[in-house]
Amino acid sequence: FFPNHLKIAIKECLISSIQQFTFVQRFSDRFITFFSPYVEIKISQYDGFQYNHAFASIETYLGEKATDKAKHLRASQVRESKDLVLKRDDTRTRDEYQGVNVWWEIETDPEGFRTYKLTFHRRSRDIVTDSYMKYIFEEGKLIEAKNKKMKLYTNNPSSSWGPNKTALWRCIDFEHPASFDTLAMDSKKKEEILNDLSAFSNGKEYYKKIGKAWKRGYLLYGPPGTGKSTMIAAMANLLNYSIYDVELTAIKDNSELRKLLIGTASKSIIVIEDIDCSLDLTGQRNNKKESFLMSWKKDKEEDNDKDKGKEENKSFVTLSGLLNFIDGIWSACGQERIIVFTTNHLAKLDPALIRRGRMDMHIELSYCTFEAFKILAKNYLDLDTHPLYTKIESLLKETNISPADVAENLMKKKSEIDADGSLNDLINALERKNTQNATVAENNKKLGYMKRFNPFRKLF
Ligand SMILES: Nc1ncnc2c1ncn2[C@@H]1O[C@H](COP(=O)(O)OP(=O)(O)OP(=O)(O)O)[C@@H](O)[C@H]1O
Ligand SMILES: [Mg+2]
Repeated sequence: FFPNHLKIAIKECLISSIQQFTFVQRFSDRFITFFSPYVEIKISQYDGFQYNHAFASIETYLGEKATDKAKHLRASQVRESKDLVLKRDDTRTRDEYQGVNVWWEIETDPEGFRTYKLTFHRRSRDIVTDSYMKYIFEEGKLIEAKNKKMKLYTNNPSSSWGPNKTALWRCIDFEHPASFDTLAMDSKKKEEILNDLSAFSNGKEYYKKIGKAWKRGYLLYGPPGTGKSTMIAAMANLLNYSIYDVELTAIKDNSELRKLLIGTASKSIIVIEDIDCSLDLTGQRNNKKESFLMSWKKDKEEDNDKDKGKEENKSFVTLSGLLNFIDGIWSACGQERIIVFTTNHLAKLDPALIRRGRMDMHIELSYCTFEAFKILAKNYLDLDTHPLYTKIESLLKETNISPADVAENLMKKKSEIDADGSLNDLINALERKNTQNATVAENNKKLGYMKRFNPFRKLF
């Protein structure tokens, strides 16, 4: 419709007007900023990749102190607490300090990281930068120390991270009664662990001197119900550290694992439970077999769709990603961190994962010994000794029973503690287990014999 040269002229005209508009807008922004009587200070959640503690102090201060000034409050009741907890639910809050008005605003960037923006009048610049900021940080720290509660964090599925969505970690208050006193295990081993933990937590100068990042890895292994998870809780209670319980299967790849690591605070225990079953850490896909089996099914198309879905949700965290997580360069950001792995099958783990230096201490939690039983009996029945102890001691020597099973038998079933009844329950359980084990051993023996003397065994 238009001749070509006219089209080009219109296009150029449009481009130049857009450029002029951008220029004018940029100029007007600067003009407004230059003449604006207000000053802005921004404090972001992360300084580079390091968590910004000033941000945390501001958040605590605004959360606690400024609730009376906020218009929108969110009320919640924390377990074990009679009072309602009020929190700010505004993105913008006014605060007043020595007659000066300031405004706090929170912004979230597309990555999901937050920044506090503080706005105040130019004439109050000195008072704000010299004393108000200092006041906020100190108040924030005081409130934090007063309310210091251990937290239990777990990672949100990475598909839900992002702006206006969830953060990397979600947390609840950590209230677990476990302690090393009530943990039933060999007393020598317990003391060794306690010494190791206290040396670690007081080792700031030592780690600096030897040029090592201030972190330590523990590998807890043993059969189910022997106290691995309980020991982690006891460690957190002893050191007053928060726990980050990492769910590896909810993490898409190594870079997301790194993001999570950077998002953890100091003075914390990072836990990966059942490391042998969490992931196929070879990082290799093994879909051929799956699709072959699928082809036997009738409604092929539907299954293929399902398979695609599975593929999208699959985690590609690899062994090398996990090794980097433990002792790569990134693991040194932040301080005073403990990494704990737990497993039921030590032999299944890749030796690279658990070599000394990565997992500094290997702790075996084994079946209940007589010494461990005595601790449990003291906890549950308040007993130091009892005539049935000799029988229990000899039964425990020949029976593999987990402390969890022993504890189950000692637990109060009536309104008052009945030591005799509980101990007899335990003896019955031990004897039952003994006969079961004997039958299993007998059957295995028979099976072995049959295998050895089976004339057809070479055919298979
Ligand atoms: N060594 C122990 N001392 C005291 N209590 C124990 C001990 N082991 C187990 N228990 C009791 O048994 C319960 C289960 O133990 P826990 O969850 O710690 O076992 P686990 O080793 O983590 O098992 P899993 O391998 O199945 O995760 C705990 O609630 C605790 O009360
Ligand atoms: Mg456990």
